[in-house]
Amino acid sequence: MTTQPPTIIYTLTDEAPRLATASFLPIIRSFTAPAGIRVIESDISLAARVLAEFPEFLTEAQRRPNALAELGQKTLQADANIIKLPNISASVGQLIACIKELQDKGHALPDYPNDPQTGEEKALRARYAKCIGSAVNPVLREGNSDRRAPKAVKEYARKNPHAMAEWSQASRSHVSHMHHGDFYHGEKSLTLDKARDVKLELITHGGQTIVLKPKVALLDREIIDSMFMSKKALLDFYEKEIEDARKTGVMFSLHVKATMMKVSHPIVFGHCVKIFYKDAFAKHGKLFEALGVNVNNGMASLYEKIATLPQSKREEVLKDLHACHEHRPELAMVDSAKGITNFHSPNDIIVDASMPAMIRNGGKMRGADGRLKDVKAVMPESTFARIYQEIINFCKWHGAFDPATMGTVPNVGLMAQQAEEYGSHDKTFELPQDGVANITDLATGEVLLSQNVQAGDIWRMCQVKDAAIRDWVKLAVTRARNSGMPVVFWLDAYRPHEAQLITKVKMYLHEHDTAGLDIQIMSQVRAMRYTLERVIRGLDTISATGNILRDYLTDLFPIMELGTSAKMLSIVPLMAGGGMYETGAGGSAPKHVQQLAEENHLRWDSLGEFLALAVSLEDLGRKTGNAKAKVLAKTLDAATGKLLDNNRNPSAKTGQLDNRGSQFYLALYWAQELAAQADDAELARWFAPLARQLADDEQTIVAELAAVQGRPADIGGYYLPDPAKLDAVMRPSPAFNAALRAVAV
Ligand SMILES: NC(=O)C1=CN([C@@H]2O[C@H](COP(=O)(O)OP(=O)(O)OC[C@H]3O[C@@H](n4cnc5c(N)ncnc54)[C@H](OP(=O)(O)O)[C@@H]3O)[C@@H](O)[C@H]2O)C=CC1
Ligand SMILES: O=C(O)CCC(=O)C(=O)O
Ligand SMILES: [Mg+2]
Repeated sequence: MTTQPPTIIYTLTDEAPRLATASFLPIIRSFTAPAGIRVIESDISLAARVLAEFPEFLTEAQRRPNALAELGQKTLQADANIIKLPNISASVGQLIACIKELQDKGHALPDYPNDPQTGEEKALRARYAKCIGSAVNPVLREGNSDRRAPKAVKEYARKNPHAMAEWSQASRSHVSHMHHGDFYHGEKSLTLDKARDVKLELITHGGQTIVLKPKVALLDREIIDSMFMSKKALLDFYEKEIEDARKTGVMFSLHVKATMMKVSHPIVFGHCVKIFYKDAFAKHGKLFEALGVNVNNGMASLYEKIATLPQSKREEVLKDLHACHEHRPELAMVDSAKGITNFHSPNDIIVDASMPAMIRNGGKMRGADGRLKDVKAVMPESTFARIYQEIINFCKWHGAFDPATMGTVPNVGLMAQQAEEYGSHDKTFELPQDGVANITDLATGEVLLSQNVQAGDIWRMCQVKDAAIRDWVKLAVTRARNSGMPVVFWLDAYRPHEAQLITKVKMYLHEHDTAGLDIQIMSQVRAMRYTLERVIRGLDTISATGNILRDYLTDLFPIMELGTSAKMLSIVPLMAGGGMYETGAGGSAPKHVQQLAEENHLRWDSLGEFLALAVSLEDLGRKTGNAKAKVLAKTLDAATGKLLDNNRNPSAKTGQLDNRGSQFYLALYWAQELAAQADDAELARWFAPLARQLADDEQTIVAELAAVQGRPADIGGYYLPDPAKLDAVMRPSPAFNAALRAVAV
């Protein structure tokens, strides 16, 4: 039997993290090879996922394995050690752009069928749908989530507090959410008494049975929910809130998470656009339909489709769209310089990142004139919107948070085994008719959960497996014990799903020694208030939350505390025993790619990658008995600390140190730490020449890295960059490359 060397799998993703990887991976390999550690790649980028889906359209050489499925399998093995960088959760617009780029590069992929008619087109669209939205994370996250600001990072932020805009008590910014007819309002939930196979069906008032999903296999003790968003209530809500913003003179802004709730939120988004431009849709609705306009994909889709119209018709439509603005409120902008509004694309305003940005800005967003203004932040679903109103209330009363003194709020999030919304994509439906939506036991015909619904309502089923909840509770207790911090479970007893969760949390807490630990359960609004009262006193509090709040809070608090979620440590202890180490808690920062393309400056901060690599090495060392890995982990942590102390983070400004320069300093400090340590003499001897060389060449390397900036850079593509061009752009220092080559094993 041959034993594999200890292996770390490093994902290749998209946009800024993909660029950073082109430079960082060769550095990593130079450091891990002497310890006998293999670092292999797994390409789960959007382009690779699209190519893997359509082998029959490609030449042999163009075909890709289904790396995501393989990696998903790996997460179920005890020796998994995966470093996962953020990837694009694609909107339809991004997917179409990716297909176009691949086609232009000679891949004979079929076009995306926007308006599928034939069976063949419908099948193609269903295959493409697999690549849309949050298609990667639910597959890989076979464990719950442990996200926190490492001590060194928190201390750095305290010493170097980022700017926070002031909050005024007179701020008129607020959150608006539905008070009835939303998912919260009509939710029903139960815990299964045994394993069951169920189907999802709509019994129409005309007596017809429409089977929406023929079979879902459920495990014993699983929690299942049935909930719906009433279309009528949603439209009334939008009408009222748009009018309220106009009358009271605040900007209107819509915040959804169309990536993670990839079926429901584009619909929720599209309704808002149609209500806002109601008059234009009333007049041109038929034309839009004929053109195949789908505003669930944003106004971008509408503008693109009407571009094909004769000029006079196009101008008439545009005039009518503009006319709507006269009796509508001002819209918040995503990019005021380019005239891109909040309605441009559902993925442009992603709640987890967009709401913290607004709160950091003193509750303001930019208007069409580029100025910061108060805003009505509309999040239709009340379930989680209320936490934002609570933090806004708090800021109005107490003023902005002070990063120099505030406490920290780590998160333990429930997400394993496609928990809650993660597993809902194939169980979410826009209902075609009025009727009764049932979750029915296939064997007995028993109706487990039932809802009265109307045509256009969005109905969905969510589920959480018992083992995932048990693991989540264990993780929360472990984190409480290791950190000494109190834990608050953010659970609302009035929400049926969470009432079921509370029962299980209480039950599973008994499995642990909780003596001396402070563990409480509070509704979200109370939990937010309690946590904030502590935060401003410099006290730390772990939030243990469901999947959505895991996402929301792990951008919200890091952005307040550290200025960005890029500096988070984000660990997924896989339930099968392995580990996945995510980098940061944010996304793939598309703006950063644009800056690189125009000015050859990459402001992406790889701190998240540095932190993830250290825990990955530490874990590998512990599990494989590789003592060198542990030394690498310890010295990498020390190097990261030094990087922070010496302020070698990338700057946002072209001409200053960027991602590549920051990675150089990491390599320098890491080599120096390795050369100086006494735990492993072999490693010390190995890295001493590199430490010397990099220190000697520091000025040359920094100058070589700076010299390329200020001019456009060509990486040969956006979704599928050319590897040679990418390498040339991201590794432009001959001196640095030569030093790394000299230590190649
Ligand atoms: N884990 C994952 O796979 C995740 C993927 N995503 C996906 O990423 C894409 C973009 O999402 P979006 O909501 O715009 O969020 P991003 O986090 O990509 O962007 C928000 C802003 O955060 C800052 N930022 C985030 N990470 C870094 C970093 N490492 N270094 C420096 N700055 C950083 C940037 O601010 P500035 O521009 O001011 O420098 C950026 O513009 C989407 O496709 C989304 O679905 C989103 C979240 C997680
Ligand atoms: O899966 C996604 O689309 C994004 C996930 C995300 O934002 C997060 O995990 O913080
Ligand atoms: Mg997030």
